[in-house]
Amino acid sequence: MKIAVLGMGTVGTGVVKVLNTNKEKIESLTGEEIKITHVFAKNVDKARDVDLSGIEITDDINDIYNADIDAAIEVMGGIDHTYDIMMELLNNGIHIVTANKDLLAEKIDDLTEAANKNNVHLNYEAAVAGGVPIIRTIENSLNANQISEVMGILNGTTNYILTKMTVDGWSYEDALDDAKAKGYAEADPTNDVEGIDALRKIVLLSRLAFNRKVDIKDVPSTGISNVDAADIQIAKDLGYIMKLVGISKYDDSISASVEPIFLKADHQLASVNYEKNAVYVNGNAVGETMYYGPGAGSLETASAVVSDLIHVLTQPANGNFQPAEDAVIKNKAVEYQYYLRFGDSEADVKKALDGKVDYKLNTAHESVVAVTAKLNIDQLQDALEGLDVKAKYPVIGDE
Ligand SMILES: NC(=O)C1=CN([C@@H]2O[C@H](COP(=O)(O)OP(=O)(O)OC[C@H]3O[C@@H](n4cnc5c(N)ncnc54)[C@H](OP(=O)(O)O)[C@@H]3O)[C@@H](O)[C@H]2O)C=CC1
Ligand SMILES: N[C@@H](CC=O)C(=O)O
Repeated sequence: MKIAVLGMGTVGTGVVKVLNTNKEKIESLTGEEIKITHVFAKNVDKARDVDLSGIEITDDINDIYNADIDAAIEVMGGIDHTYDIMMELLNNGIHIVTANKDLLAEKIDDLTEAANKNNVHLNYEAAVAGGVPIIRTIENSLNANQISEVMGILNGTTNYILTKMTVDGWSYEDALDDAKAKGYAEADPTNDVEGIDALRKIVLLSRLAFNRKVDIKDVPSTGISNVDAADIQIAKDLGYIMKLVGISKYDDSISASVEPIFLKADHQLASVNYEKNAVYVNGNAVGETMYYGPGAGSLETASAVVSDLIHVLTQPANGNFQPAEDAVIKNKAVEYQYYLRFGDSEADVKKALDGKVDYKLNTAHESVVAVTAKLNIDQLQDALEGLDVKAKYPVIGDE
């Protein structure tokens, strides 16, 4: 099989390394040689971390369109321009393997329609949780279940930052710089730290798990850029660990969100550290299941990309998953306990909350802190009226 690799950065170089290192194993599975004939990149003269001799490196996409290839691996990122490229390739009967959750979260239904029309694969295992095999697990291995919940730590960069701050006492800025240097963060890490990357992943997981087309604009997300180190420390003192968590539940409608959450320290997700990701899936036959592994990184992500390529060679392209119905997203009724940190005095907090909500007060820290009983968002807003709330996070795993 002849392939083009679009993008030769962290993931692209990992793909070349995996294909070279595991060549014999891969050929024994596929029964044929996988040959990279073309690489598409921005800067054709850039020194790369891998040997690309014998491969045509081009910055002209027409060279890819005119190439005699069977499949393209898209690991360049980007949305609009990359969408046009993928559509052109799919419509030319080229299989696509992609790690591009930014594009998929917006356009997966259009791309799938084009792939199915042209009877080619559109595979994207690497787009959610990097090296963790979760896409085909939900799509195939759990397809006998009605899935009621998907929940996970879905971004390696933010989990790396929060772990460095919680466990190693690093500053936010130092931890982010380190995540960038290690290749976990996106070229522009804004989407990582603002929760957008995790949002895109929970959208893709919800679509698969609940068999619904999910509009990303319907799912709220909050990142970690405004997290105060004081709350991470108080969380530890109270027996919680702060994690950026994507949650999606199905019960007639879908409730879904991404936000920093205080997890009880013995919660399964609380011990998922550094760049590792984990996804919890609850199905009505299998019950609770959990998938853990590297959420980012060169070889780690390439593991999923190359697996998708092997899938192209060993499985028929007989229809990529396409949900029939649109999702209805409703978050109003969701109830959580809440951690609250106030700028007010103990007396003022008590005056406002007493009689309205059940809560436990903690005055051992510089600020007054409370953990409430379960509340929905309207009840919470009502209880907090007039108070100076410095921090507010859902709490999971307390009951
Ligand atoms: N890094 C990770 O751990 C993970 C990344 N992903 C996804 O994989 C994709 C690639 O990520 P990553 O490898 O980290 O990104 P990098 O920034 O390391 O690499 C991007 C590559 O794409 C090329 N490229 C970018 N824009 C263009 C363009 N307009 N035209 C031609 N070439 C272009 C760049 O060329 P040049 O080198 O010449 O500048 C570079 O080689 C992204 O979609 C990302 O979200 C998914 C899971 C994990
Ligand atoms: N920037 C992403 C890379 C993988 O999707 C992350 O940090 O998880």
